[in-house]
Amino acid sequence: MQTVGLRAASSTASLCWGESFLAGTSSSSGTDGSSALLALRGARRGASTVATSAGAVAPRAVLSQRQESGGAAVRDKGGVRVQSSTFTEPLGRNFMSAEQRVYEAVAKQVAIVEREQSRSRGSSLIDVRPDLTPVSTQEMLDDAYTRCGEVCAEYAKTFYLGTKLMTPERQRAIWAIYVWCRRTDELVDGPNASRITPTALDRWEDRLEDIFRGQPYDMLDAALADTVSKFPVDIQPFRDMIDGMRMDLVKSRYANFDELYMYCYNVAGTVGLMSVPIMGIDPESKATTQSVYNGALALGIANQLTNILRDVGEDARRGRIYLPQDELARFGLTDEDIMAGKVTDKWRAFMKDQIKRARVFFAEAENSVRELDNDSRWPVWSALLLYQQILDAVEANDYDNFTKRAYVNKWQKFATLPIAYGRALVKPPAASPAKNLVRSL
Ligand SMILES: CC(C)=CCC/C(C)=C/CC/C(C)=C/CC/C(C)=C/[C@@H]1[C@@H](COP(=O)(O)OP(=O)(O)O)[C@]1(C)CC/C=C(\C)CC/C=C(\C)CCC=C(C)C
Repeated sequence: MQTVGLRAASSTASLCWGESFLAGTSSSSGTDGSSALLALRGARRGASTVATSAGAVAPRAVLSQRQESGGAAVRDKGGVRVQSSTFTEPLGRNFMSAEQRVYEAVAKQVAIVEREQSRSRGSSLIDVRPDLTPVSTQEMLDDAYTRCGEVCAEYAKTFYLGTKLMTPERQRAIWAIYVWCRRTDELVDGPNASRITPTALDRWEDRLEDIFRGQPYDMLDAALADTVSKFPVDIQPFRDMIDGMRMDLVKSRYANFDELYMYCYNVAGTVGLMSVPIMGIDPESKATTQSVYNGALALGIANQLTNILRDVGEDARRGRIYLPQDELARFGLTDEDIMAGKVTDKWRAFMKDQIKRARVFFAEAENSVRELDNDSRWPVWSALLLYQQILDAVEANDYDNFTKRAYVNKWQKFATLPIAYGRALVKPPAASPAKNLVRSL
C-alpha cells in the first residue's frame, strides 16, 4: 500500500505553513521562502480577458450542445457564431482547437466521476485511490486542512462562509483545492512573479504529479494529496491551470475569442472541473453528468470574463490586454485606445457586447447549479450572483473600467446571500425511474 508522506523532512514540513508557502517553485533556489503566506496578501487575479463582437458573439456556452452531440462542429446557434480554430500555443506547440482540448478535459473528468459513481452507487464520499490512503499522521492532515481553511477564510471570505454548509469532508477538500489554485496563481501574480520562469512552473507541475502519486512536498500539498485520494478528481484540470500560468508568462495579447476562451478555461474553467467531483451531483438530478460539468466550466469562464472586464485598466497598466484583438478592431478600437483609457461611444458599444457574452456563460451555469448536491448549491449560487453583479457595476460605472474598479459593496453582499440561499433550496426536478437506474449503475 502506497502512503501519502511528506517528501520534505517533517521538521521542514512544519515550517511549510508560512515560511515556504510556495516552496520548491523558485527558479533560483528551489524554495521560495520569501513568498510565505504573506505573499498572498493583496493578491488578485490581474489576468483576464474579454470576448465577443457585435452581433457575432461567440459564446462557448453552445459548446455543451457540441459536446453532448459528441463534438460535432456547431457553427451557429441562434445567430451566434462559434469559432473553432487550431492555433499555436505560446510555447510553440501546435495543438487542436480550443474547444476540442477543453472537450477532452471535460470528458476525461466526467468519465472518472461516472466510473466512481457506478462503483460506489451514490455514496457521497468515495475513496477513489485507496492505495494512496494517507497514513502519515491524521493529526498532521487535520492541521493541514485547518490551515487551508484559514487561508481560504482570509482570501475568499464569502466563499469560505458558503463552504461551512458543506459536509466536513467536502469543505476540507474544497479548501485544499482552493489553496493549491491560489498558490498556483500566486506564482505569476504574486510579489515574486517577476522571478518566476517556465522552469519554475515545470517544477510546480512535477510537484503536482507527486501530489497525485501520494508524495506531497509540504503540508498544504498533503491536504490536496489526501483530497485526491478520496474524491474522483482528475489531474488534467490542475495541469491545465499551470498551462494557463505559462500562457501568462509569455502572452499579453489574444488574437480572437478562441485564444481568450482557452486562457479562461485554463485559469478558471478548470476550477469548475476540480470542484464538482467534491461538491457532488444531487442523486435526484435528471441532468447528465456531462451537462453539469459543462455548467461548471461555463461558470469558471463567466467568472474569468467578468474578472477581465472589471480589470481592463489595471491589466493595461501592466501591459496586458485580455480582449480579443479582432473584436476590438471590429469596433474600431486599437491597443492605443485601451492604453489611453478613454471611455468613448465605441468603447461602450464594445463593452456592452462583451458583457452580453459573459452573461450567456452565467446563464448556462445557472441551469446546472440546481443539479448540484444540496449542501453545495448555496456557495455556488453565492459565487455566481456576486460575480454577476460585478458586470452590473461595470455598467453602473458607465463602462469606465479604466479608472474605476467595479465592485459589490458589503450591503449588496449581505442582500445576496439570502437570495442565493433561497435559490439553493430549489431542488432539481425529480428523476425518472429510468434515469435513477442509469445513475445507480
Ligand atoms: C463554491 C466555489 C466558488 C468553489 C470554487 C473554489 C475554488 C477551488 C476556488 C479557486 C479560485 C482560485 C484561487 C483560482 C486561481 C485562478 C484565479 C485567481 C481565478 C479567478 C478567480 C477569482 O480570483 P480572485 O480571488 O483573484 O478574484 P478577485 O480579484 O478577488 O475578485 C477566478 C475569476 C476564477 C474563479 C472560478 C471559479 C470560482 C469557478 C466556479 C465554478 C464552480 C465552483 C463550479 C460550480 C458548478 C456548477 C455546476 C455551476
